[in-house]
Amino acid sequence: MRPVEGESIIDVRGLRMRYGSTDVLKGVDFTVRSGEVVTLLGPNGAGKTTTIEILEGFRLPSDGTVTVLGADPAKGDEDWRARTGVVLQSWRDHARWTPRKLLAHLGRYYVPYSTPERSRPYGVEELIAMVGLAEQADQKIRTLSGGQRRRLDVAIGIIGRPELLFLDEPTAGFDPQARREFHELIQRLTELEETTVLLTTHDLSEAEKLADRILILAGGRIVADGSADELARQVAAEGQVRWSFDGQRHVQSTAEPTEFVWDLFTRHGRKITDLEVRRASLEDTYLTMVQQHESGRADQAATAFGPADAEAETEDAR
Ligand SMILES: Nc1ncnc2c1ncn2[C@@H]1O[C@H](COP(=O)(O)OP(=O)(O)OP(=O)(O)O)[C@@H](O)[C@H]1O
Repeated sequence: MRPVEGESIIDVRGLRMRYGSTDVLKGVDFTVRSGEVVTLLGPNGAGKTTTIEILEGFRLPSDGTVTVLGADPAKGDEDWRARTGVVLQSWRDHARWTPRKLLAHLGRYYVPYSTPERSRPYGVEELIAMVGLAEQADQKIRTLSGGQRRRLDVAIGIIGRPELLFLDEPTAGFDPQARREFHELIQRLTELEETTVLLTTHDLSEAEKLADRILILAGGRIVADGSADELARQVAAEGQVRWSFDGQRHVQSTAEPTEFVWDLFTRHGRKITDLEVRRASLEDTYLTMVQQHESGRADQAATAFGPADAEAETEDAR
């Protein structure tokens, strides 16, 4: 059965992962719904790749329940695999092949999984144009630049027209132009193809631009879950108002910036100049959270920024 809009596509409950004696994931819970673009953010070593590899079925968790497209990824069959697309950190094989030949070759595996609603695979020419590799289509893969190589990785990930696409740091090494083109590609995939996307990134502006929802992974748990705006509002219930009056600069933090500004103008009218109202950016939110985590106050971060049940998870994980 194909997913309908808003249906849960990924469901993760109490996910734990231990490497040797180190607990990397200590009880991760989240859901991704059909059609959403969700970003997993977190400092180096937080366990983003581990999480994504468990969801892809490449790694077995130590504990917890994971459901992806209605199945346990560890037991996903060929049909399940054909419905998911994976963009790994880099495709290292087939250096002597060309993008056109490799995509045609890989595409053939998806022919048996074509359905009336979702014809598989993508046409090679359409895909090459979509990822911007037309000029390099017949070049040996080993001669591609880092950015071109990454575009090929993305093309390989979506050749089977997946319903769910996993991308692990997809734009690492992209120049600004390639990054913008990649963002447009993801937007096209989600709008036209209704592809659900889970990606990891270190780039906050990328998360803000692409993601419907951001999950912040730190201290082995999801410590924040919401849109970029929601997260910023959670960290800064207060806004900052800055203005000049009689040649002097003033700053005031307030929970009601609109009311404060209204009052300011009522009292001083046009003598108020250079007015600015500032809310915390996603970067402020993220850095505050990571600082709390790194100074050993991860539980506090989970309580302050997390989903409603974060406190319960925290108790459970102790
Ligand atoms: N196979 C493994 N055996 C032992 N430890 C591992 C293994 N894979 C990952 N780790 C450790 O688990 C932790 C999480 O790694 P992971 O790659 O999932 O983090 P990440 O959030 O993706 O990091 P980065 O942002 O640096 O890519 C790290 O401390 C890493 O060293």
